[in-house]
Formats: sequence, C-alpha cells, structure tokens
Amino acid sequence: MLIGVPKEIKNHEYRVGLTPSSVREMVHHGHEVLVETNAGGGIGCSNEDYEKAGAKIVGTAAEIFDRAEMIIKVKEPQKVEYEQLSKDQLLFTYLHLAPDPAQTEGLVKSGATCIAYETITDAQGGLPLLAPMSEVAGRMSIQVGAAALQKANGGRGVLLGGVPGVQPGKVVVIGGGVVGTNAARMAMGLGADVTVLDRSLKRLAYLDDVYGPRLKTQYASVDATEELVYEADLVVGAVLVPGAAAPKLISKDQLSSMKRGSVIVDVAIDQGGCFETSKATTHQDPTYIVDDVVHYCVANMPGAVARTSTFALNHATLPFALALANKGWQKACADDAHLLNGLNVHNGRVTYKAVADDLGYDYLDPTSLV
Ligand SMILES: NC(=O)C1=CN([C@@H]2O[C@H](COP(=O)(O)OP(=O)(O)OC[C@H]3O[C@@H](n4cnc5c(N)ncnc54)[C@H](O)[C@@H]3O)[C@@H](O)[C@H]2O)C=CC1
Ligand SMILES: CC(=O)C(=O)O
Ligand SMILES: [Mg+2]
Repeated sequence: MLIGVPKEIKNHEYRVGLTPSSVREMVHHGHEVLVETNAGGGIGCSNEDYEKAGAKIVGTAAEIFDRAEMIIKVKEPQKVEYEQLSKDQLLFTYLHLAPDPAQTEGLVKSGATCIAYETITDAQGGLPLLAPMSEVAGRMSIQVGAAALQKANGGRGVLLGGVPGVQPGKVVVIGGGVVGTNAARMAMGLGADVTVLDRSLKRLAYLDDVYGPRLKTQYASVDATEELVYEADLVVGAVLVPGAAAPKLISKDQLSSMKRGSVIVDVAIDQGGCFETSKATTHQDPTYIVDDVVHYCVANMPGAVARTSTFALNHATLPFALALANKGWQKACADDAHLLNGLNVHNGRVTYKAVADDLGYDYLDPTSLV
C-alpha cells in the first residue's frame, strides 16, 4: 500500500504520524511510505532519518493527499486537509468528531474512509490508542495547572505541595480513567491533597486499591462534585463517554462559586469539555479567565511534549496501521471488531453511533460494511 505522512499543521503541533522506526516496519512489510519534508523536525527526526528507514521525502502535503492510499496523521484533519481527501482514501488519525460538526461534514463530503484512533477498543474495555496520549495529558495537567496557580498567571498563589506549616493545595480530578489516574499520580507526587471523582465504582475501587489512603476517592454525584469543586485550588476535567460529546458537569452559575484564582484544566476539551465555560485554546494562548477562574483548555496537550508523545503513540498505533496496510481496511476491520469500532465515517456515511446521535446524522452500522 502507498502510505502518506503529512506534517501536522495544528497550532504548535509537532507530533508526527509515523516515527522512522514505524516507517521501517511498514517498508519491511512491503509498503511504500511518503513523508512530507521536515515532518519529524519537531521530534528531532530528520529527513535523512526517514530516508534511512526507507521513506521517500516529498515536498508538499498536497502530493501526499493526491497520491497516498492511506494517510496517517496525529491530529484531526484541519479544513485545508479534509478538503484534499477523496473517496477511496483511508484516513487513520484522531478525529474527535462529536464536538466538531464542520470537520464531520467535511469528512462525510470527502467520501473517504476515516478510522479514529480514539474509538478503537480493546478486550478489557479500554481505548488503547487514546491511552498513551491520555497518560501524557494527565501527567501534564498537573504541571500546567501548577503553573497557572501562580499569581503572575492569574492564579491564587498556591503551591500544590504546600510547605511545613502551610497546607498543600487541593486538587480535584473529575473522571478517574487514564487521564485522571495519571493526573492524580502526579499531584500526589507533588504532595497535594488529591480527590478523584468517578461514576464507576469499579474504577474507584481500583484506585483505592492501588493508591491506598494517600488518594481520596468520591462517587461523582452532582452534590459531591459541586462541593469538592467549590473547595478546590485545581480541578482537572477528565471524563469521557467514548466518542460522545463530554457531559457538562459544572455550569457557568456554579463556576461563580469557585475560589477566586482557582484553576480548571479541562483535558476533556477535545470532546467539547466538561465545564460549561470551556472553549478550546491553543499552546500559543492556552489560558483565559472567567469569573476569576483560570481555564486551561488546550485540545492537543501532548503536542507540547511531541517527542515523548510521538514514540508513545506509535507503539499503540503501529499494529493497527500495519493490519490496515497489510489487509486493506475492510478485511482488517472484519478480522478485528476492536478496529472496526474505530470506523467513524465511510463513503459519505457516519458509522459511529454517538457521533451520529450528537450531530444529527443517520447512523450506518459498520458491521454492514465488512
Ligand atoms: N486535551 C488533550 O490534549 C487530550 C485529551 N484527552 C481526553 O481526555 C478525556 C479522558 O480520557 P481518558 O482518561 O483516556 O478516558 P477514560 O475512558 O480512561 O476515563 C474516563 C472516565 O470518566 C468517567 N466518567 C464518565 N462520565 C462521568 C461523569 N459524569 N462523572 C464522573 N466520571 C465520569 C468514566 O467512568 C471513566 O473512568 C477524553 O475526552 C480524551 O479524549 C486525552 C488525551 C489528550
Ligand atoms: C487525544 C488527543 O486529542 C491528542 O493527543 O491530541
Ligand atoms: Mg485532542
């Protein structure tokens, strides 16, 4: 198969769809790989590194969109990218369609087959291609939150770890999945007072088991969520209903009862965010303030640590990318129901139920396609 890897164009996005090592695996399996010039510059991988791995370097993204049978990216395609997609092309990347009607319409119009990393499942009920970036974003959420708590950044001037004789900061994590667990771990590491809320008792039991009394867990009732958020210095939004728009858990009204200078890091912003006042920001201008509460809502947090993130992401995506290249998407999805769960759009139809429901499209059951 002819595979294409364009350079990412989202604001401060330096990750790349394939590392040189992944290119080598593709070439080893008999595939041809086109990589846009300097696509790996931001992770310290040169054109020469890619050529050594067997890739052909091309000068423009247009050539890749024109020629490649499968396009492998990291971020959801931007307008100029989805406008270049065509029928019979396969797109393999993060999509996050539910909160993004314009992109969804663009992909539907393109006729392309679009498989989203974030809805591919595993036998344990996890999301194995979302997990590595959730680990990164969860860990980052505490470092960006700690910085935002500094006075010069609009925060209330609280050091998360406290010092002898002064209480630590209060960190509340809503959603105890992969992002939430990694956030809690980092916050505990800094010495903060940490509580994780979740609606899954199984998840809370797991966290209690692993971290013991060092971590407080709380069932995420409306009451408990409100009470803890009002007391918090830093709140991390980390909920997910796979593929669907994030539930809004804190309203604008409730926000006004939070402490002045407290901080929200809404990691769930790529699914629309779980605070009513959240809107996506960029690494260039990551925060804004509403009612004296600092909001950090960057939808591609792992792009900031692109080298770590790209290698972690490729470890998870490569087996699926290889299956798609080796067998073609139809056979690969027929052989693997978990990969089929990644199919979001095909030939002008929406094939993921939560996306169809959230955006008002007719749903086409993907099992009818394989
Ligand atoms: N902004 C960014 O750069 C990044 C964002 N993300 C996003 O972070 C979010 C979380 O991802 P993961 O941790 O991997 O998901 P996950 O599926 O591992 O965890 C989500 C947790 O939320 C819980 N939950 C669902 N509804 C809830 C509710 N109403 N109240 C309390 N808990 C609730 C679930 O029980 C689950 O434990 C996703 O939207 C994901 O796309 C992930 C990576 C990077
Ligand atoms: C998951 C996601 O949105 C990201 O890594 O940017
Ligand atoms: Mg994102």
